[in-house]
Amino acid sequence: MKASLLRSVRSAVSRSSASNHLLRRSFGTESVPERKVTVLGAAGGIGQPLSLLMKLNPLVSRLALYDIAGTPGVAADVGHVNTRSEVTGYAGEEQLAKALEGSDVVIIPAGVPRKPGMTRDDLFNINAGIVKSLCTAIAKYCPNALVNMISNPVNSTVPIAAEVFKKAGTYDERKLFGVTTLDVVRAKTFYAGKANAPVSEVNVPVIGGHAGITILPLFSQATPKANLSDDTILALTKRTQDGGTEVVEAKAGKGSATLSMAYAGALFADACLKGLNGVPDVVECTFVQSTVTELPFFASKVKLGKNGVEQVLDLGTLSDFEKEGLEKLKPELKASIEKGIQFANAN
Ligand SMILES: NC(=O)c1ccc[n+]([C@@H]2O[C@H](COP(=O)([O-])OP(=O)(O)OC[C@H]3O[C@@H](n4cnc5c(N)ncnc54)[C@H](O)[C@@H]3O)[C@@H](O)[C@H]2O)c1
Ligand SMILES: O=C(O)C[C@H](O)C(=O)O
Repeated sequence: MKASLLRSVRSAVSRSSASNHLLRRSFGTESVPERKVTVLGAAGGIGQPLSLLMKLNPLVSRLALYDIAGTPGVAADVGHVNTRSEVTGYAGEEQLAKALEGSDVVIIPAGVPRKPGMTRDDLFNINAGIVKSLCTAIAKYCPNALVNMISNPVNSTVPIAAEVFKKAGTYDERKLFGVTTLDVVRAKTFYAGKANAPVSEVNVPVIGGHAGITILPLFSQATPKANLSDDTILALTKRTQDGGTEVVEAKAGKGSATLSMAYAGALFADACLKGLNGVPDVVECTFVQSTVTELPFFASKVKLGKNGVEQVLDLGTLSDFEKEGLEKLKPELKASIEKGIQFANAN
């Protein structure tokens, strides 16, 4: 390993130990909350780096890694990292119950990724069934867990999950999230470049859904403020909407975003854990049951708390360009939501 890479890994681990220490100080030595996190699809392109990042998170005490195959190896590997959580690998459907029992947060990156030329909706036929069966098990074995849905098409898989939970009598709209954090991560990165701002200080809300034009970054609300031309805003918006396709094409048939998604998934799960632990003012953009528009699910800023969603925040003031984008995205998002609901009820 190159010396510089080694240094940054060591520094991440030592930061993790330091935050363990801070955590004990802030919660008291005896009372660091025990939190179990389960990753479903843990042996995949997202699942593996996401499992590693969750292993680095000091808020996790038990990390359960589940996939249809390959998880014993991933769990043995990740389990050697000297951080707080105990890691267990589970492979095959007969071990799914154990992976889920007692879980506080379940992260789902299980399913097939896109290849060049495909839309996220082209994944529906395979991924809808995978999500449905995993959510049926969640309803049975950890009905109170917060569910972080990564599997695409998120605009449909979240409504599928909601219907499965409703049928099982376990649905709590505060506990189901479509993970749209990667759109925010991208919008921040691209905006920082154009605004010449330090990326660590940049904030950009992204609303709507997670596919093409349903992804609507609100650069008019971005901070720090920058005086960008309409053409630049248009280009930034398009690049954010097409960010997934940019990666799919660059990977040329070898899948879609995995590393940036693992990062984004780890950020969102961390926010959920902080909310559960009572940390105040945790706000992230995420695709949830919503009344901020006439659509039943919508991504916007959401305040996270001890029971999941504490408050879905309103959209704030939109520019004319964003208002137009919002109206344009609604029919596509509505159709994707309805497709998910119909699938869950017909199968
Ligand atoms: N929400 C987002 O922003 C976002 C970003 C990137 C990718 N994705 C989506 O995430 C999903 C996974 O992408 P990937 O690159 O990790 O794919 P991948 O093929 O590398 O990994 C998927 C994993 O899921 C596992 N799997 C399949 N069926 C399963 C089941 N029934 N139970 C448990 N595990 C199962 C596979 O064995 C595999 O290990 C795709 O649908 C992709 O489109 C979403
Ligand atoms: O683009 C994809 O298919 C994967 C993911 O949704 C992404 O935004 O990178």
